[in-house]
Amino acid sequence: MILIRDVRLLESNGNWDILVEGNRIKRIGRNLLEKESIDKRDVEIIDGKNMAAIPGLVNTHTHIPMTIFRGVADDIPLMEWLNNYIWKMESKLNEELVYIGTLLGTVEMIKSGTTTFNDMYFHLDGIIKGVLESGIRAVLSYGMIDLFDEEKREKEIKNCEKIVKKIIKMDNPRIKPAIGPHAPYTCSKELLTFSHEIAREYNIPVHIHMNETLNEIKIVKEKTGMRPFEYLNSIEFFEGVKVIAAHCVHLSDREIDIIEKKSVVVSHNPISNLKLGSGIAPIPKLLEKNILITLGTDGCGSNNNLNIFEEIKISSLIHKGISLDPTSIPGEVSFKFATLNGGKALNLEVGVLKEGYLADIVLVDLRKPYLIPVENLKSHLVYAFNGVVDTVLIDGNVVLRDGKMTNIDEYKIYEMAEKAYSKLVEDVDIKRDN
Ligand SMILES: C[C@H]1O[C@@H](n2cnc3c(O)ncnc32)[C@H](O)[C@@H]1O
Ligand SMILES: [Zn+2]
Repeated sequence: MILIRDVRLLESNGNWDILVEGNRIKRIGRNLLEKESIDKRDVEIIDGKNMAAIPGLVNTHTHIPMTIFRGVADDIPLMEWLNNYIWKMESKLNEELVYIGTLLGTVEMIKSGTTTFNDMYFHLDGIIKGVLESGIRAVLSYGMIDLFDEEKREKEIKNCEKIVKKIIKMDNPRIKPAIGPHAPYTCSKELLTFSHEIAREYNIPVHIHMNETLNEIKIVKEKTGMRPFEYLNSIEFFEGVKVIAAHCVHLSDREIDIIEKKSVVVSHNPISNLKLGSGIAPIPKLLEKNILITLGTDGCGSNNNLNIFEEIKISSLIHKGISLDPTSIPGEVSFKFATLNGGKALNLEVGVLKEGYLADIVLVDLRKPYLIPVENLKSHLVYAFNGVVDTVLIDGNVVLRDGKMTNIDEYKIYEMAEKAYSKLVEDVDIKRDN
């Protein structure tokens, strides 16, 4: 058992105790040591004085191993970025490099308060190994791209089936499977149909890139005569499955109706969309229709970090800026995107501190200049905080304490990642500025 004592909570005044038993929050109350008649020898006590406890954040769209591509190809548009840099480098990846990139990404996420991420990538055995070692929670999908080629499709289908079965068999509470067709402009109709069928069969979510750029919408329209959401709707892609659609930057009113009617979850990735010059998703319009909005960083190749606190802040700010309306997306709303809504999107009991929910808890040290005066803490977490957290529990385990990883040697990971990067750029003929 773990007892966090005298901690501040966002929704209530004063100091509270949180009792964790196994991987769940057992009780939230006052003076729990006495009230629950706990023997001090049975409990690890964490002093929560001058700390705030918040739910672990949820990142609903990322490609975690791309941490080792950080800063490689800045300031170019999506298609050039993918075709001339990223896919070239990805062709040189293997399980070991992906494992190293994953470890680096998990350290970065945990240190900035993210406890769950929804990922789409390749060499999933490397990702699983990194997730198991770091202690983070993940929903993992194998990213399928067939570029309309039958031979490639067969391979992708086999890889996908293998990994779904492996994750289900592992039966680990921290790792769940999802299905990851990359996008309608890179996947054939057959591959999209397969994705829908397997997701339905196993009752797991689909994770897909949608409507990120104007260019890809043009490609889909030329191929199918329809806009991407209309096309997927016409092949019944949304029937009976939960679809998490990353980006959703350029949407027609008809597409917004489909998103609403089919209860598609939107993963808003404002920083990646701004950096690649893709555009700004119409989030206020989607909120009017009660569409579930969550937040993602995308990979470190296009962000260039995994700090969801930055997405919380930016998602509040940009929509005020473009609508000339400071009441658009209040801070409390964007904070919910990354907590409550993330948990709902992934069907996980995370994103709220509540008795019976999974014990994914983040402690923020309040003795920081940018959090004083502490009175308006909810506002600070959105508009003032840099994301550097003190302590993190995931699935009832302390994975970060006093800002330090408890179960892995982070400095060894930094060294391994430097070496992995050097090897990659040596192997790949890419343009480097320095
Ligand atoms: C899984 C594949 O997806 C690629 N990827 C990473 N970021 C993006 C993005 O913003 N749009 C489209 N595709 C993306 C990644 O490099 C893998 O190839
Ligand atoms: Zn992406």
